[in-house]
This record gives sequence, C-alpha cells and structure tokens, in this order.
Amino acid sequence: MIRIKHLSKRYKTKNQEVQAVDNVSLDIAKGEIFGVIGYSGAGKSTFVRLINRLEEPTDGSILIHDKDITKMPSNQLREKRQKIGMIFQHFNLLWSRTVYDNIAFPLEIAGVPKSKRKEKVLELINLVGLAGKENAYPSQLSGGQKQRVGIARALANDPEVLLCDEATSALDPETTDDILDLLVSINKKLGLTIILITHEMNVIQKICHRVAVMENGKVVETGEVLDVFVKPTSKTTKRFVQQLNPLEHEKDNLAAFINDREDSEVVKLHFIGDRAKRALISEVAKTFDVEINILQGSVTPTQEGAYGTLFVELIGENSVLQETIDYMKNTGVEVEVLRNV
Ligand SMILES: Nc1ncnc2c1ncn2[C@@H]1O[C@H](COP(=O)(O)OP(=O)(O)OP(=O)(O)O)[C@@H](O)[C@H]1O
Repeated sequence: MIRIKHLSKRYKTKNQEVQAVDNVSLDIAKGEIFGVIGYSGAGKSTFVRLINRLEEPTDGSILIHDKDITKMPSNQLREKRQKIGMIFQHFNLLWSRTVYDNIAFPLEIAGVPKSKRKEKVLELINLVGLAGKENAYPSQLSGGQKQRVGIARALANDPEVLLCDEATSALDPETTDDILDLLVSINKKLGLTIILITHEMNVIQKICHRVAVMENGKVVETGEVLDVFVKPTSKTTKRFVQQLNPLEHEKDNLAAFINDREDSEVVKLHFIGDRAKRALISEVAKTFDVEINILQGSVTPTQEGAYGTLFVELIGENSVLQETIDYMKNTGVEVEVLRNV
C-alpha cells in the first residue's frame, strides 16, 4: 500500500512561486494499476517524481509499505529507490551499452554478483520479449523495443512499485498498445503496483483500475476507472471522457430525430459492466409493441469491464413508450430521454 498524505511541492523561481502539487492525498493499493491524468502543467510529472524523491516535497508524507520515504536519510533512500522502478517517455537508456548491459546496470549498482546477474538479465529479456536482441545497442532498436529495455531495467531489482512517466507518449498507437499489454501482463504476473501518469485517456481506459484527475496541482476527482468514465463530475474529467467517447458529442447531432411527435422518443442508454453484454434491444423488441431505430452506438472496454452508449429512437403508442422506458430503467441501464431545448 502506498499512502500519500497532504503532499505539496512549491517551486521558487527568481520572480515567482509555482504550486506544482497542492495538498494531494491518495491511497494506492498493492497490485493496483493507478493512473494520474491531467493536461500539460497540471503537476503530474512533479507528482510522480516526488514518489521516489527525485523531487523533494515541500510538505506531506509518502508511505510505501508503512515506511515514510520523505523522512529517510540518503543511505536508506538509496536502498529504497532500488525497490521503486521508473520508466520514462524518452527511455533514458545508456546509449553506449548493449541491451544486456543496460538491463544489468541496476544490478551492478546494487552489488549483485556477476553470475546471478546473468540469470536475472536473461529472465527479464524473455519477460519483455527481447530475446535475440541482447547484443543490440539502443540506436538499433525501435521505440517500442527501447521502452521494453526501459521496463526490463526498471524491474531488475524486483521493485515494489513501478512509476511510469508518460511511458507511451513517444510511441505510435500500435506500439502503445503493445507496451500497455506488456504492463498489464507484468502487473498480473508479478503482482506489481504500477503508478502511471499520462495526458491520454485511452491509456487510462486500457490498463488502469483507478484514476486520479489532476488540475493546477490538485486532485479534482478520483475513483474506479469505470465509475469516473460513466459519471465524471469535474469539468476537466468530462473533457477527458469526451475525448475518448465521441458519442458524448452526438446529442447535438441527433437533434433532427428528436421531435414533438407523440409516438416517438429518442433515448440515450448507458450500459455499465456486465450490463453492456445484455441483449436489451432485442429483449425490448420482443416484449413491447415498439419499433426501434438504432441511431448510434459504441462499447468501450476497460480493465474493470466495459461500458457502452447507445442512442435509439423508440416508436409506438405513448403509453407503451413509457412502459418500455420504465422496463429499461429497471434493468439497471441508465436511460436518458432526449429533448430538444
Ligand atoms: N523545476 C521546476 N522549477 C520551477 N517550476 C517548475 C519546475 N518543474 C515544474 N515546474 C512547474 O510546475 C508546474 C507543474 O509542472 P509538471 O511538469 O509537474 O506538470 P505536468 O502535468 O507533468 O505537465 P507536462 O505534461 O507538460 O510535463 C508547471 O507550472 C511547471 O512550470
């Protein structure tokens, strides 16, 4: 468990002070993939760098397995840092060393004997899918392969937590997916806690269990990914969710279907988790005397289940329409009847 309490970081420059992280408190469970999202300047990088004390906090505490790292003297901190792996947007590899030697480097620093190092490095090379590339230099690798080296190196000393600082931001979408898949498989295989920061909601959607949204150094919203996606409360979160689900904009485009006819209603259905798999539309069509016109739909998978949005027009007698809508509501699906204003 990582417990962050009232964490703050103020930078003082010549002419001004910047409150980069402002009184952040969070609990991150062991084995969890926890995402922090925010726009540029929100304080994400500072936040993640505070966790391994690459930056010194101005206030607050960070407990990793009950040990407050903000109070550790430098010799203890050096040891603790070996248990906090980190990967970076631009990989930060040693360019004059081979893949093998890059991964062996943290083991050398930790004083692991050469014979044991070899076993560990080869195990890690296999884990990240780089077998055959042991003797290549970073300049001979693709971006995705470079990040795999970064991940293997970060795992060398069996860390308790892996910090990811925009780890996929320099990669194309396909390679991003491969690296995210690798992080999920490492999380499952090793039970490793992962904290990642990103400005891309699809990264949160694909791999995180929980998310915190940062703005001006503060956490403005936090929760299970599925809950935050389905019911975003802050304005910033709503913008991120819209970025991911283009149908959130659709309401305006459907205005032409929404009319004052007695025998028609346009409804937005929101399916969450297992409900997204239910064949509700065919169920309704069999049960009620209504015609159903499907206008738009999408399903978004997350680590904790899927959520879906569907816009349909229901056509039928007014009283039957009301019954149909009540029926759908009773299944636990969120139903919003759209009106033109
Ligand atoms: N070393 C520093 N000295 C002074 N101000 C800094 C320093 N590092 C960051 N800041 C300021 O702190 C604020 C938060 O920056 P930070 O890099 O943590 O944000 P971010 O969310 O990671 O943004 P980005 O994605 O653009 O890196 C910004 O206003 C930034 O200018």
